[in-house]
Amino acid sequence: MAEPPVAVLIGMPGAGKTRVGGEVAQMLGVRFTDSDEVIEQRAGMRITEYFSEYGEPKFRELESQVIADLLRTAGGIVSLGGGAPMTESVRRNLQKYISQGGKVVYLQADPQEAMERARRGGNRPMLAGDAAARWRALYEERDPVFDAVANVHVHTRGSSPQHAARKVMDMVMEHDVHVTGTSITPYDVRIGVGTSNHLAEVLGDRPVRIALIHTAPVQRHSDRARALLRQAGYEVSDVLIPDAEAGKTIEVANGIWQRLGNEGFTRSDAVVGLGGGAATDLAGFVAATWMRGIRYVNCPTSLLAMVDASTGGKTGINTPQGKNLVGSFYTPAGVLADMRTLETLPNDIFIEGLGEVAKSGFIRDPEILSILENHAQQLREFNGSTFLGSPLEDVVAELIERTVKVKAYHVSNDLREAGLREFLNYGHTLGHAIEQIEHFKWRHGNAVAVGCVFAAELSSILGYIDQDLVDYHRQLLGSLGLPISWSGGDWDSVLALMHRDKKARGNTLRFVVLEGIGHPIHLEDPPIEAVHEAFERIRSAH
Ligand SMILES: NC(=O)c1ccc[n+]([C@@H]2O[C@H](COP(=O)([O-])OP(=O)(O)OC[C@H]3O[C@@H](n4cnc5c(N)ncnc54)[C@H](O)[C@@H]3O)[C@@H](O)[C@H]2O)c1
Ligand SMILES: O=C(O)C(=O)C[C@@H](O)[C@H](O)[C@H](O)COP(=O)(O)O
Repeated sequence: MAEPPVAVLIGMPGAGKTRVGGEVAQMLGVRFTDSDEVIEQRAGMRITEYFSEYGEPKFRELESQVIADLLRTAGGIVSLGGGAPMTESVRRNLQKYISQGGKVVYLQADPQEAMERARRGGNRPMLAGDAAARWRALYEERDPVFDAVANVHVHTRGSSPQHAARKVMDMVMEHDVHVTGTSITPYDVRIGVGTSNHLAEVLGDRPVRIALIHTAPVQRHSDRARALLRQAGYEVSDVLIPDAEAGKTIEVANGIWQRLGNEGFTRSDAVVGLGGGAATDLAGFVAATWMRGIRYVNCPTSLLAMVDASTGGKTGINTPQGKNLVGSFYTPAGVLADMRTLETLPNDIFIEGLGEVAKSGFIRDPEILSILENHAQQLREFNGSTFLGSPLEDVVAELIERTVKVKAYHVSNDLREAGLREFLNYGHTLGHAIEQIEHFKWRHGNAVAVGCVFAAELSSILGYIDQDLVDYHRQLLGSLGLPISWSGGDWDSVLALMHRDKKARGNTLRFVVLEGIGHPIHLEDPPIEAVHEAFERIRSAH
């Protein structure tokens, strides 16, 4: 079937486009096309012959036509001749291809290695004469153009073709979600294997010092991040915080403020938050408050943090009175959801994350619910050590991307939660109360799952949805291994905590309920008997 390529490789002569492109195609099980070969087929002669017979302008014309066709129909992986992107019409077509979701990969080889390979390769009319000098001159001219044309940059210095191909494949398979909107400096959530390699690129060259805030269970991933940051020339302060909710306190934040002060962190320095949602919430809060706000990048390592906590700029800490009661809306410069970190994620914490994934399906994207239904058993059996490269990897990547898109939609349109964004709080009014009463022994996503059943019951009691949809909540969440009932606490304590929820106004309770899948609504001041009845219904599995 004629379709655009999965990716197009560009680069200097000798960069390894054909070799690496072929490897990538093989790994992905797709076709590989070398534009130079197609040109030779169409011309019926070797490129060197065409050059000497018709000259460069005619060759570039033919090349441009061939590439225009390949960008519409080639599918798979396409590699372009070294000089192709220097032609304006080729650049225009590559831009169009990118705007339609295409990936143009600039294969950035070590100049010395590429020059040697190009010299040995032959059939390169542009290198006629003193090949090394010609190559260097071409490099000066082409490198800035290639750099600007490509939307994916892969450095291959010292890499074997297989290793370079793996790098290209990871970057090509990356899913990016762009977050933008009024009062948001746009940023990307980059989802895939190896996305933490973008750390330095996202942090930029202004910061001198980076506070790398992380917890102990993700030490292996923070070690890697620290190495990447040091390689990029930053001074890294390693900030280990207490794990999970114990890290989201004013005492922990204060300890970090003191360190930042002692270590001379200025406004141009930055924070990297690496870990589960608790670590990224705390890191964002520190970044938001230090000198009234410095740059920060989140590297979520739990499913829940990838799909929800790391994106959207809700930063904060807990107080003895309730969850997330202190914080700010403060947007990250980027989010790098590196799926490689899921290798170490325990099964129960993965499943907890599915609570927020399902929530996003209920409020906006029914396809999420279908994917969860169709893969419930594999998801429930998630095992980090066998996850990468398994069929589940693609399923999870799609769930992350879809859930982040749901989040991005609400955040982009209502950063400060004036109304629309509150829909992301479906299931949270009771969920946060459960977490608090259980002293955070109940994990957030689990509490949200029960909270969603409660909100569905409330919707049904008030006549917004049928009991069938409530049953569907129980059946789907239960099939994923999430809890659907809670028998701790008592009604009075729960009611008091729900009054402290951030959606409440004055003495009035407010909830998010459903009118149907994908149709959340605000519920203001519902009859207290209905709320109590919904509460009673989640006390035992119905
Ligand atoms: N800011 C937001 O918009 C937002 C959204 C949703 C949730 N949250 C917050 O996020 C927190 C919940 O996040 P969570 O579920 O990630 O919990 P968490 O941060 O407590 O992490 C759960 C546990 O998993 C560990 N962990 C994380 N990644 C790991 C990995 N790759 N390998 C091994 N261990 C790993 C953590 O260290 C921790 O022990 C709550 O505080 C919640 O309020 C915030
Ligand atoms: O981003 C939002 O907005 C959300 O409500 C997302 C929730 O899933 C998340 O748990 C958030 O931390 C809850 O925020 P809160 O304002 O209710 O504390």
